[in-house]
Amino acid sequence: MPLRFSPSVRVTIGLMSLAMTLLLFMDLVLGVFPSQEKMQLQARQHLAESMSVQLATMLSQDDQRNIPAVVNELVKRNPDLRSIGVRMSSGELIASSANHLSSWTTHDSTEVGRSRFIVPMAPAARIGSPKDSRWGQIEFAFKPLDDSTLGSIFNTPSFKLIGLFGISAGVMYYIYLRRTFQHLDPSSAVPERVQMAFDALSEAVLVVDNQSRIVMANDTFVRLSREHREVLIGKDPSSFRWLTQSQSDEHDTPPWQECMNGKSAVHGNAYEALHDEDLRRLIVNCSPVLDARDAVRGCMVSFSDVTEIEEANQQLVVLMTELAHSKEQLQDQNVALQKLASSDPMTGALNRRAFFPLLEGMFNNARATHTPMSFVMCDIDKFKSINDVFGHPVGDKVIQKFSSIILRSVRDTDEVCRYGGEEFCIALGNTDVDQAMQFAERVRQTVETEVGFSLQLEGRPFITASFGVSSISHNAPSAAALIEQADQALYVSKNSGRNQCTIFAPEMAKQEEAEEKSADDATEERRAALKTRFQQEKDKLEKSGA
Ligand SMILES: Nc1nc2c(ncn2[C@@H]2O[C@H](COP(=O)(O)OP(=O)(O)OP(=O)(O)O)[C@@H](O)[C@H]2O)c(=O)[nH]1
Repeated sequence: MPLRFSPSVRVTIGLMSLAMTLLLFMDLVLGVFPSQEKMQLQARQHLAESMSVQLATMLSQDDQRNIPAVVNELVKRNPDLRSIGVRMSSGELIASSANHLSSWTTHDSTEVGRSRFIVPMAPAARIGSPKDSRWGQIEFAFKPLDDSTLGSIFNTPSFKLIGLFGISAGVMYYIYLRRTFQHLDPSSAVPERVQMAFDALSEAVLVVDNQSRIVMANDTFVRLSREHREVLIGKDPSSFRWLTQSQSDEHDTPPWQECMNGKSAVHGNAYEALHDEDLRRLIVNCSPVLDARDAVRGCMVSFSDVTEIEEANQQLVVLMTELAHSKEQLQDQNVALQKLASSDPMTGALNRRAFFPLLEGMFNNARATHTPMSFVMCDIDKFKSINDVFGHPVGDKVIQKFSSIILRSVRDTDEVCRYGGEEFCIALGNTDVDQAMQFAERVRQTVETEVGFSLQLEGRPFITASFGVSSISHNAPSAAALIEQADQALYVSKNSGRNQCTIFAPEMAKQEEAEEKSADDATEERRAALKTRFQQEKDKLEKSGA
């Protein structure tokens, strides 16, 4: 995990570096700090001169015997000093420390005044003598000065001084900045209680300033971002690579900017937060933060995680689709069931129970709307003999063929019913009596030409049907009366030789009544005759008995 510093530490390091750079620059240009080398050279110079005075004094006092001992003692006591040699002007080395010859042999003129010092000698007694004004010289060999290792640099007083200054300044900067940043740090501008309240929210919440920089991020947003809170503060939410607008809902302007531009809330923008494989779907809502003068100070942005809800919605859509599909299947099955319950399984025509309510509805509607309506009753001629000659299975086929001819001849608005064994009836909506007659005649002809032929039997049987037609124009008071009228017309067709169509006429009703009456009268006559005969027989028996 990368090391993160607080803003106070970061600014402190910056200021410290700046101050130390400034000091180094001043030292370089103005020489503020004393040079250690210079001081060291001055010290060597003084040492060489004071020793020279001491040795010259000894020479002038002809105390030459003690000089080697003094020289060795001086070298021993000064660790910086390597050797001392006392050389006469003739070049003769009259006294020296133990190692002087080896350390003085190479003559490097650049080292004179640095690691080599030569102090001329002139005994006090002879000072001022022009001929022999110089006895010789005292040679001092010091350790080399050019010790420029890193350790020696760190060891210089100027470096130590700058370092000390830098550290103490840094400590002071840090203490000062921490106090100052408590007021200037945008994140600490949000009162602690407010921050705590935001942290308690399950929604991710940001507060941005009017430059779209984050000044507050609650705990949920910090978790969502997978960043440190300090890293988030001061950034524009649009700069986060992990936070993007949903492709389905892309806008040029981020919603918080749009909210601040319009000074009004912006709701429902779709965003996505993607970390590795983890994709969260978010809905962004923004509310502007206005000051007392109605100027925009910032914006409060909330991110609602709707990932689970969307997944549940998708599952719901799938379930709803399946449910709708099941409903459709159920409806189809219901229709099929209803059809089974309302139709005759052998022919597909309606059964009586389903047909009568429909007929009543059509009848009432026609009467109410003053539109025509007709009814046809039809029956296969001599059907009993078909059964007798060809057998019942062939009879069934004849019924099926007869019904299929009727069903394919009607319109969707018409209703066909298997009224009895080989008897069918048809309710024709919006059809007057002439049109109904044309319809019946058309079906009759088709039956005549197709049914017998369809049986594919030898000696092609001639199969026909008879038709009776009624219409509400004949003032039937009810649907049942309409059926009765068609039945009377059918009766006429049957009695008139079959294979024909007959329209109901009011006389048919009278004729039937008359027939019924004559039938009743005949019965009454027979009953009276029988009664008379019975009485006669009875009288006969009484007489013979008497
Ligand atoms: N094969 C078969 N026969 C049936 C069916 N339903 C009724 N029948 C027979 O149809 C015959 C009807 O005959 P009837 O109504 O007496 O009269 P018909 O022979 O058609 O003569 P008309 O109607 O006077 O021309 C009866 O013999 C019934 O047994 C059925 O579903 N299949």
